Amino acid sequence: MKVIGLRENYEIERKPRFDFFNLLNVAILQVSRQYALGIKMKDIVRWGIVGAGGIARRRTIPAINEISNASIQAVMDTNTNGMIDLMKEYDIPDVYGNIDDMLRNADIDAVYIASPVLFHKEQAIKILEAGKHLLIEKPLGIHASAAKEIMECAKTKNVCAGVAMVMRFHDGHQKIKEMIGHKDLGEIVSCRGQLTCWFPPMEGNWRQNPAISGGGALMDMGIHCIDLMKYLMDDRAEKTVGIIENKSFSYPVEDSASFMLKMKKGATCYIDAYFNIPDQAAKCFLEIYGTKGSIIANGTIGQDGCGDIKVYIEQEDKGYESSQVRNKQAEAVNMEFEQVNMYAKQLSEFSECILTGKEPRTTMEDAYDTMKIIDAVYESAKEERVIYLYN
Ligand SMILES: NC(=O)C1=CN([C@@H]2O[C@H](COP(=O)(O)OP(=O)(O)OC[C@H]3O[C@@H](n4cnc5c(N)ncnc54)[C@H](OP(=O)(O)O)[C@@H]3O)[C@@H](O)[C@H]2O)C=CC1
Ligand SMILES: O=C1CO[C@H](CO)[C@@H](O)[C@@H]1O
Repeated sequence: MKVIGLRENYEIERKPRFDFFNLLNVAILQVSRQYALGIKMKDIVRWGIVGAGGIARRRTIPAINEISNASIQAVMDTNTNGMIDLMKEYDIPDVYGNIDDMLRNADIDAVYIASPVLFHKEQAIKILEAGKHLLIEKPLGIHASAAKEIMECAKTKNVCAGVAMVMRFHDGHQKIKEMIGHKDLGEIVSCRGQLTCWFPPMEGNWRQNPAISGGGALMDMGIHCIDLMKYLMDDRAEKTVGIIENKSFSYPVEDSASFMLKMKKGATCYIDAYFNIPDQAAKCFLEIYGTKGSIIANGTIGQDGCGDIKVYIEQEDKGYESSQVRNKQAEAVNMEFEQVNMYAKQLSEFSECILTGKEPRTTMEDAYDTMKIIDAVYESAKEERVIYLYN
């Protein structure tokens, strides 16, 4: 185990970087793990993790551990709590308290950033400059301008660079996207999406500090809905109008964000992102309405790959019905989908992109475009007007 540059000392034997037996141990461990999986060394992407906190520990590190084309070479975090247990639990060879040290490790092929948003730009650029592949958590940058700098830097490097927009990996969302693409719902006219949680004031929490998070419910949660709608409809927003407020909590980021997006292909999207709805009361609905039918998904926008999806397709064109009787609605068909580990699918696919040269599912350009929408929603709310995105 290599433990380099941590703030505190742990009861762990510190070994020099080039300790032969240590290296041999690590190599034997790696090779035996890869053989156990029936995979050749070159088919494995060796990941470094920056920011081994909430999402990395809960989802991404366990996800990498369960996929066959990736392994974890190192973690880097400025917070050392529980780091040694993490290394032991997941058999992680190296741990760092400083990104520069980590990037000197030639055994790392790719880095996943899951640090607070303010640090994304500087860390991403360092990783790209070091010639490592990069997968970065949402939001790409604290503002669109920071996201643009990361995107521009990535363009100049011969590496695979993409953004972790995990809702794209929900199997049900994938099936909805296919139905929309096949025009099963006709032309999409309206789409609603909601992602909420209960997030009361917490002393020192970075999400509640705009200088570190860049914003509240919109930056943190609304971003998933924006990205998902763009992805499902293969579309982009041309204008937006929004309301950003603190309805319940007085911290300096918004607890409530409601906004509309007018999409280029014609659909209007309505999005709610709230920090003040109790988790048990949250439904996180996704509703898509087209000229031939609709899809109502309950609880699919979340971290678990679950929920239920109902599809309503109008079987025949009945013409205009002045009575507007709605008791003979199209029958609901439950959409069958697999409850997959979206984080594992995301990491596995991204590792595959690195190994094969395929384009990642969410490109830097796409994530930058989403950041421009977010900036525009904030601007719209502040100036109380519609903001046009491309003129
Ligand atoms: N796709 C998804 O489902 C989710 C994505 N995310 C995204 O992941 C990122 C991290 O969020 P989350 O895991 O919840 O945050 P956490 O605060 O839980 O974890 C972040 C970790 O990074 C550490 N850290 C702080 N500063 C730095 C630094 N400069 N360099 C390296 N590590 C640092 C923190 O230490 P300390 O505790 O001392 O601050 C903490 O251990 C965000 O971009 C967030 O939007 C988050 C949740 C879900
Ligand atoms: O991306 C995210 C998904 O959901 C979480 C809450 O449930 C957020 O806080 C997070 O940043």
